[in-house]
Amino acid sequence: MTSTIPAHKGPTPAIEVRGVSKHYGAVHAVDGVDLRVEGGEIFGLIGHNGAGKSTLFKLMLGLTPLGSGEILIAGGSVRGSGFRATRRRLGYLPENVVLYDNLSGLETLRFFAKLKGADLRQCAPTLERVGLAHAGARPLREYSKGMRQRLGFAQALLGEPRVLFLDEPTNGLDPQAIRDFYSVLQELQAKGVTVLITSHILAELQQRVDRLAIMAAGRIQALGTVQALREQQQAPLRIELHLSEQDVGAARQALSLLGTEAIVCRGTPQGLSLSCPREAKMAVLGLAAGLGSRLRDLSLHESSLEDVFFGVGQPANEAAAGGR
Ligand SMILES: Nc1ncnc2c1ncn2[C@@H]1O[C@H](COP(=O)(O)OP(=O)(O)OP(=O)(O)O)[C@@H](O)[C@H]1O
Repeated sequence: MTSTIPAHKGPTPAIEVRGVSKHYGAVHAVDGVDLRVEGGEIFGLIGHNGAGKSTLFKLMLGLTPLGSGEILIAGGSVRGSGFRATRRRLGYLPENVVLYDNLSGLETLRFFAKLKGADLRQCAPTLERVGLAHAGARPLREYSKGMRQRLGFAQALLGEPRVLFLDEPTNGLDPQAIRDFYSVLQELQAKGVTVLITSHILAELQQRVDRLAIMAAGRIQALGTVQALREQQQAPLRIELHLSEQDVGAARQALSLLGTEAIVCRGTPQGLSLSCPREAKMAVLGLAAGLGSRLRDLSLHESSLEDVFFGVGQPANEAAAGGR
């Protein structure tokens, strides 16, 4: 079967979401979302519990009927009659994948392959790809949480999907398994596969997504690369100055002469830690250069995705995100 989904960035995006809403009674699970994901992107979707991430995934997969708006996958509507064929080339790992304890790992993959119309010969290599070749004959009741999660990922890989939807795929995975998981994603990306991924582990996504969207209360609150989001948020930089104890006072004084109250300065065992607005960066670096050999070392740190996430202004809880 030939893919209907383009492998690389082109005029037709892998996914296009136009003005989509889905309400459950008073709960606006998804509320006027517009989004475009290009072919071959690894795209992160983050947000608090109940923000609407899983609902948006299900709408994109055609598993939940749209309330309003339109979603196109490879240019074809999820409402269209041709979407059944497109869905065969989509992979989905739900947040809670349902598995049958009495089946073995290999039997489970065969079951999913049949459902999807995928080649059964893919099952054994796919098990190997997720590091479960050794456990293929064991019943799932003997699988650990991480093994079940790997198996869930394996079923999403069946049928050589061109777009993968992974809802909290690294839940329960150990650090090595998380690394292995992302290296599989990179291999897929190199082949032009588009990946959408949700996770609450923001440090993990930070280095691994091309772009991401922050959702809250069913809406996209911010969208872009991690660096673009930092800039949009005007997230401060952290600058560490390593100084001897007797030079800390002089450095503090020099900093106060910059006349930027927004620079927050804190003593550390190594010297000083500054929280510095982006626009003051060059002035601080100039000042640091002026300290000459008194400055033993300097390091500059961008704010984390977690800082950016909290900067976007999240509702305190699901209740805040729900009915309006
Ligand atoms: N079938 C449903 N019926 C009623 N309400 C629903 C249904 N599915 C989702 N919701 C509600 O829609 C909102 C968004 O839920 P969703 O599962 O999309 O959030 P999420 O961002 O994936 O959350 P989490 O991070 O906890 O997985 C929540 O308020 C949820 O209770």
